[in-house]
Amino acid sequence: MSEVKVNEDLVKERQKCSFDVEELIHLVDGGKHNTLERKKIEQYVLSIKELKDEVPEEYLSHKERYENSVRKGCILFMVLMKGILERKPSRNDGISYNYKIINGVIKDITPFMLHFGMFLPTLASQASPEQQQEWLKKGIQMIGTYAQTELGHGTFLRGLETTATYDADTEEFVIHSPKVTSYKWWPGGLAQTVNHCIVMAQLYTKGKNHGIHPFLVQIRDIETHMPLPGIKVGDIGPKLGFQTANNGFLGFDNYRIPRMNMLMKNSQVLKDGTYVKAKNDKLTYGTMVFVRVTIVADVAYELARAATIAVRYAAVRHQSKPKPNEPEPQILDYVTQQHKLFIAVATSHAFRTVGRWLWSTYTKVIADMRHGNMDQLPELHALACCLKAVCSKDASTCVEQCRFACGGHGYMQSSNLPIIYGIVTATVTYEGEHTVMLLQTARYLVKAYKQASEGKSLTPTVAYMTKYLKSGSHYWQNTPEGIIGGFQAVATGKIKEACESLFQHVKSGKDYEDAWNLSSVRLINASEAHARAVLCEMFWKEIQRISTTVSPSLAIVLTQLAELYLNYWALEKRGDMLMYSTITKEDISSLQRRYEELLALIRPNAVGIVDAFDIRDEILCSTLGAYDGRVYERLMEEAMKSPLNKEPVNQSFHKYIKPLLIQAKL
Ligand SMILES: CCCCCCCC/C=C\CCCCCCCCC/C=C/C(=O)SCCNC(=O)CCNC(=O)[C@H](O)C(C)(C)COP(=O)(O)OP(=O)(O)OC[C@H]1O[C@@H](n2cnc3c(N)ncnc32)[C@H](O)[C@@H]1OP(=O)(O)O
Ligand SMILES: Cc1cc2nc3c(=O)[nH]c(=O)nc-3n(C[C@H](O)[C@H](O)[C@H](O)COP(=O)(O)OP(=O)(O)OC[C@H]3O[C@@H](n4cnc5c(N)ncnc54)[C@H](O)[C@@H]3O)c2cc1C
Repeated sequence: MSEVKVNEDLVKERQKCSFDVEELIHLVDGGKHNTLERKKIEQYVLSIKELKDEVPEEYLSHKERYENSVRKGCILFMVLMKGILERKPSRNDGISYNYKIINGVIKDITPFMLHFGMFLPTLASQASPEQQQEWLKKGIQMIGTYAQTELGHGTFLRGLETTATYDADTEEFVIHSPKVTSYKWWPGGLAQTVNHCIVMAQLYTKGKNHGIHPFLVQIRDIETHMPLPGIKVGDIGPKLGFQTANNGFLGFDNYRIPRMNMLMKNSQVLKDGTYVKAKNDKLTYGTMVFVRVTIVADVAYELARAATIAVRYAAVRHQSKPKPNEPEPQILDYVTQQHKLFIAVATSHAFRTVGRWLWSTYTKVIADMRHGNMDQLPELHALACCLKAVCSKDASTCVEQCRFACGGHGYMQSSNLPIIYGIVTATVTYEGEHTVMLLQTARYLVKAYKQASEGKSLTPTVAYMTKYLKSGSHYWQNTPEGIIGGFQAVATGKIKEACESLFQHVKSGKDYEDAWNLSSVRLINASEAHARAVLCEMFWKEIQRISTTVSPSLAIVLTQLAELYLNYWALEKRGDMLMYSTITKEDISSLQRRYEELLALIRPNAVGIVDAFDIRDEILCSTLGAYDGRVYERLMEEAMKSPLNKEPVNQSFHKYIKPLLIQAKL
């Protein structure tokens, strides 16, 4: 086979890289061992011929596209079952390349995502040991999803309308959807893929409501896959993205399930209908905390895909002639382009790093909870909510920025940036809508503020408040530590103001809920500021720690990325810094200069840094971002796959245009 020629610009970019790309690859993967494991899996899965598409997904109809994604999902399922990949998809470090291989198999979202992402984790965390044993026996016979959201309610879970009424005579629950707004709406895979669901429903026993609880419900026959009597299920139709996720609706007409199908690890219903309450009623919401935690590292990965595409393209693309006697420069040499792209690269590193820290915090708290200690759950919940909210939104903005940075070609489906955007922007809404998540964190911050005001000690992630409430302001220094202090001072100041507004409204006679609503813009700003303080501190600290363990040349690059991230956000939030610290106009000018220096320092390594995300072409799925940089050839090759290019004249000419032309002549 003849070697594919790599674009000359990319060759030059790679030659000038000042650090060992392989070393950064291992760091990104979380160790050399993980890199080797990932590569083995990729090599195996991506060489399965049946997983390659003859026609690009986007030319298929809604139905064909779904069927193709099931076909490929099942091949991958078989591979996993055979144990060829040695272990099941896992999410150690909050991100696992084992399951990210799915991006190389299906461009959009697999209809099996909810099976692995929420159905199995809910069974693992909320079914009793006996139930787990029983259901594990059924194993692969059960393909499931997580059916919580309804047409009428997604955010307000206490408002869900599906009922599960216990009938002690038959020892069954009767699951019912009383009206159209009670229909489940959104669950991935629900429409045509799954035969089971975790259904969140209002539990009634002995005539009393006990709030929402999880139930394992079979909705289709295992053999025929026909919907079972009493079940109405279907597809909700096309969306902005997630076209192959098979999101569905589901209604129940007095549908009966055995008593033991209520997930009984936390609360139980005894045979006679007696309700046994859980130690903590928020345990029912546990799977959501788990997914929110994993979203931080997940969006880091999607952002790495987008940044790889856009940076490589920017190295290949030449445009404009600022100097008449010189060739058109690479667009990557425009500082505005670097400004658009390097923050995307740095953000991916920040979210991966903080995502790993959040994951280890999560696993520690869960381990404590297994021993009956729930003390840290509120702090974990508050942290997961604001980080999920800010990381999903920032990642969406960065992906969109990467698309803008690719000009017109970024708008092509074949660039894959529109699909990646569809995947990332969904995370802003699902698993807890952005504003709603910020408001959850705000509840925690208000409590923390009250505690601090009473001189009580605070939990670690909000402890900074004590210092800044005492000092009133932050003495600015143009150093990473100074910037982090600035973010903490901003967060403290905003929390204080939001609380004062809230308390003032209450004092003036408003209900707490109305006072909350009136102060809610300040509350979400406070919550966002808190998340930024956590992100900056944790990213910087971790990069400093890592820098002592890697080669000096890599330490320099990592430090530059982390410093760029801090400077970028300090400049973005300069107004806040002016309000809550002693920063001066001169300090801001100096920050700006340092930011521009950092862009210039990162520039020679830009391609090397995205190469170190080590995302194979089959996983990038992009005409613009492939390793060899054959951008124009690939754009043309992909365009030629358009079914419209298969014939010189389309039949619509004879049917419609020609008669129109004839009419026009008359
Ligand atoms: C084919 C082979 C392929 C192989 C490869 C595999 C491929 C795939 C594998 C893996 C993929 C992995 C990817 C997984 C991704 C999953 C995709 C998910 C798609 C989307 C799913 C969904 O969206 S599911 C639905 C999510 N829904 C929500 O998030 C709803 C949001 N609403 C809420 O959470 C709550 O209602 C809300 C928090 C808003 C309020 O609740 P409420 O009951 O009203 O409580 P409230 O009175 O306000 O608060 C009381 C008290 O409790 C605290 N609290 C609230 N929630 C929690 C919690 N979760 N934990 C702890 N505490 C909580 C709250 O703060 C209050 O505290 P106090 O202030 O009173 O102290
Ligand atoms: C791609 C995708 C996949 C999904 N997959 C699943 C799934 O597999 N399973 C599942 O069960 N669900 C799923 N969902 C549903 C998802 O979890 C909900 O859409 C999400 O939780 C938001 O709820 P909502 O749609 O009711 O929005 P709403 O709550 O109606 O939000 C609408 C607006 O109202 C605002 N708002 C609502 N309440 C408040 C408040 N208290 N204070 C201030 N503002 C408020 C919000 O900020 C938002 O701007 C999915 C959704 C999407 C988009």
